[in-house]
Amino acid sequence: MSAEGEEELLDYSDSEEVNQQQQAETTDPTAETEETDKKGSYAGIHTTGFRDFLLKPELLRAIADCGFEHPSEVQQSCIPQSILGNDVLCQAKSGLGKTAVFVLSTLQQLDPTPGEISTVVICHTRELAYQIKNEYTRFSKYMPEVKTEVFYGGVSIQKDIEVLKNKETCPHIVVGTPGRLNALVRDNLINLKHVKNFVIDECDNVLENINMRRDVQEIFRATPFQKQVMMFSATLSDEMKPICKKFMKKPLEIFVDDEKKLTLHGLQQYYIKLAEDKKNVKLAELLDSLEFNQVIIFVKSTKRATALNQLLVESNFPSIVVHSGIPQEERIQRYKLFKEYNKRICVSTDVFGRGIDIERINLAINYDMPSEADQYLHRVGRAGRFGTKGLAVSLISTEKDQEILDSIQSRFDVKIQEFPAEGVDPSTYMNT
Ligand SMILES: Nc1ncnc2c1ncn2[C@@H]1O[C@H](COP(=O)(O)OP(=O)(O)OP(=O)(O)O)[C@@H](O)[C@H]1O
Repeated sequence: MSAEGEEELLDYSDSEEVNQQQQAETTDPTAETEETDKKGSYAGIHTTGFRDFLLKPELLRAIADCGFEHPSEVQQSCIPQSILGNDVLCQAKSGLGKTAVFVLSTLQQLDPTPGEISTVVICHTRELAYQIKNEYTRFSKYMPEVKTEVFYGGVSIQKDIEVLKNKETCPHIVVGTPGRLNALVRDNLINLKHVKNFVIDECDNVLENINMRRDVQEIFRATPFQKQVMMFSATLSDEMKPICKKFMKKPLEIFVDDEKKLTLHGLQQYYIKLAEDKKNVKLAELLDSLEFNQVIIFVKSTKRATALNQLLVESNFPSIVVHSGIPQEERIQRYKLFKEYNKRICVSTDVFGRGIDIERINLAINYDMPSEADQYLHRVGRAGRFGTKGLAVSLISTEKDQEILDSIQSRFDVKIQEFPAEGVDPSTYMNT
């Protein structure tokens, strides 16, 4: 592992703070049938069924309860290897089921022993950690002895300590953000000596940030040498791949070799050029004229998020706001409120820019453009989950915005059209 001393230290408290300022996925050669899933167009030409992975019956039942009919391409490519305990470094399009790869394969391998943590999953934001914990709960529904806990900063550590020190409550699976997990490691409050699987979701983001990487390294060092390491992201630059691989032994490598294949085809993408001071009027117009189930509106700072949300609420839009300045418990409450469809509009910084999976979001608006092309891909991937349809609209007001827009179009081979004066036919982006 590399020494970190000489690298520049960034200010870190989870993710947004930082972000502010397939070898094509291979299909299983043994596949037999040609199918399409009712949810979207993700499926490869040839697909196998979950049964072919020889998963535990408890898992197969939970998968059926979740309504998963066929494994997506990334699931077909990774699950057969990951359930055997092999290391995996996987890049696959947004929203096509990377989470289930590691959740299912770690649960498949789990032989729960009271008081022993077997799996550690690290991700970059607290809400994503919370979401992943819920995925474990969903898939371990028929494995009542399995315990999963989530640990993240911004809330009292005392509760975590109580849970961990009691053999009866100590989880087998730990999901968390790097800062809090490392705090527990540093003070010997968590025993990771029995860990068999070590997972990093959104790995490029986690390892790019020097403080998060340092935390991850400390956590990693507290685990046994012999273990499975798996890492996932929709974006994985050539610079990040070797950094990820330093944690791994001969991983199965699934990369989208051609960035152009990262574009979500069910997602229509448009831009609107306008002056900064016209953004509010335009946004209100879009929210009034476009049909949507739920919309996520991205802005570049917490201050702008608060101000924009206030404006929307004053104009009677059912809006909430999420950013790092909000107390953590409230942040999770708002995540739940939005996920459970109690609010239809969410104004967010990049804290919800990656990984967050809310099925009904079919409109993503970049009120402020992100500062880099990769982040655009993650943000707009919040709409059009799992091959469903969606719409993304970006407001372009500066030269820098235009540069980002140009780089997105050339790198990902996507034509982002000017938003049509007559609007967009809802039937082309609303899922029926
Ligand atoms: N085989 C499947 N059949 C049906 N739905 C699925 C299947 N696999 C995953 N899903 C659903 O697809 C959605 C997206 O999955 P997930 O959040 O794991 O995507 P992801 O690849 O991690 O995306 P991102 O890169 O944006 O984080 C989730 O709601 C998940 O429940």
